Amino acid sequence: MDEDDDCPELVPIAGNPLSPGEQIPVTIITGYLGAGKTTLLNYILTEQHNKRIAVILNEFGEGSALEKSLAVSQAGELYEEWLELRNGCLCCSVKDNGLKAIENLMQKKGKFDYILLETTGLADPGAVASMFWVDAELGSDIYLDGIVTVIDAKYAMQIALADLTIINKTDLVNGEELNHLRDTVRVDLSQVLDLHSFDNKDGPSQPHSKSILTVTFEVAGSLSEDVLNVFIQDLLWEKAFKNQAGLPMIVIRLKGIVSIAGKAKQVMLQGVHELYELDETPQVWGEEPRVNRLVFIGRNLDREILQEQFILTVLKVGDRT
Ligand SMILES: Nc1nc2c(ncn2[C@@H]2O[C@H](COP(=O)(O)OP(=O)(O)OP(=O)(O)O)[C@@H](O)[C@H]2O)c(=O)[nH]1
Ligand SMILES: [Zn+2]
Repeated sequence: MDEDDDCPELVPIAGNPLSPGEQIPVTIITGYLGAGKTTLLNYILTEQHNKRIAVILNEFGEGSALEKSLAVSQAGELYEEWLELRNGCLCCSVKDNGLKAIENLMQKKGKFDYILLETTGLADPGAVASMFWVDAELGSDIYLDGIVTVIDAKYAMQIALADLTIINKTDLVNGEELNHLRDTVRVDLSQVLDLHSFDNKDGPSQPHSKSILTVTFEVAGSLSEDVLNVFIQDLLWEKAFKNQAGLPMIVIRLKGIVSIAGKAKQVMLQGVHELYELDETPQVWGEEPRVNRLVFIGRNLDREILQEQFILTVLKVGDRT
């Protein structure tokens, strides 16, 4: 038809371009630290049986290899393929790294029907979404299906740009608090329209990123569960640990794999603000010496001091046995 002359023609890209019907949808899952993004991902992965889903995680901080391995053991063998977007600071650098990861994924695209991209809890979803506009070549193989934002009902901190908002952890708040949050979310969603977030390649600025630090370390040995609880409660509840400037360490997010003395299986530590849980994983410790691996995200964190305190915890078990 003649009207079609006005439309720009699709130019075939090098390699094996997919036909339109083969475009792979991408859903971006956003939400603040510990809101429940990975929980949602795992739910989708276990519920979906007809689609082969690829998952891309963007973990925050330098210790990305460590966080990656934590996420792998958390998810078990659910992930068919593992790709990591390096460098946590999504707002400034995800575009390149994000494209690279997705391009790598595209080389194996026959294996996937769907891509889920979990952004780091500190990421700006506008910056991630904008890469679907700026890279025309990429846009021909995959398309942005939607942005889903998970909100922690107890610690709602960030209402991000979202096509769909999921209020999570409603079990942790009462009806009144939930209604208040619902009203807040409604108001904020009306305010995020027409922000033109995708116009700016760098995305909107990210005020939180600078003051929030990630600390990771590994310590060999096994812990008494009681002493570990004391360490965690001193840290999260009592704010008993201070950095060199004398400021109390504030932990927003805590993840770890720990070895509890006498337990054959690895234990997963998950913390969000002052809430934390210790759960046995299906993973059995092997022959090699047991190592506790921890990730802390928060303010005023000092790696050496935290590690020292943790080692004291480990040694207390050694004293007893
Ligand atoms: N009580 C309660 N806890 C939840 C719920 N959903 C998730 N959690 C817990 O919240 C913690 C964080 O969950 P994740 O899914 O790892 O959160 P995330 O957003 O992926 O975290 P980051 O990637 O570190 O930002 C875990 O301890 C979960 O078990 C919920 O509906 N209720
Ligand atoms: Zn996560």
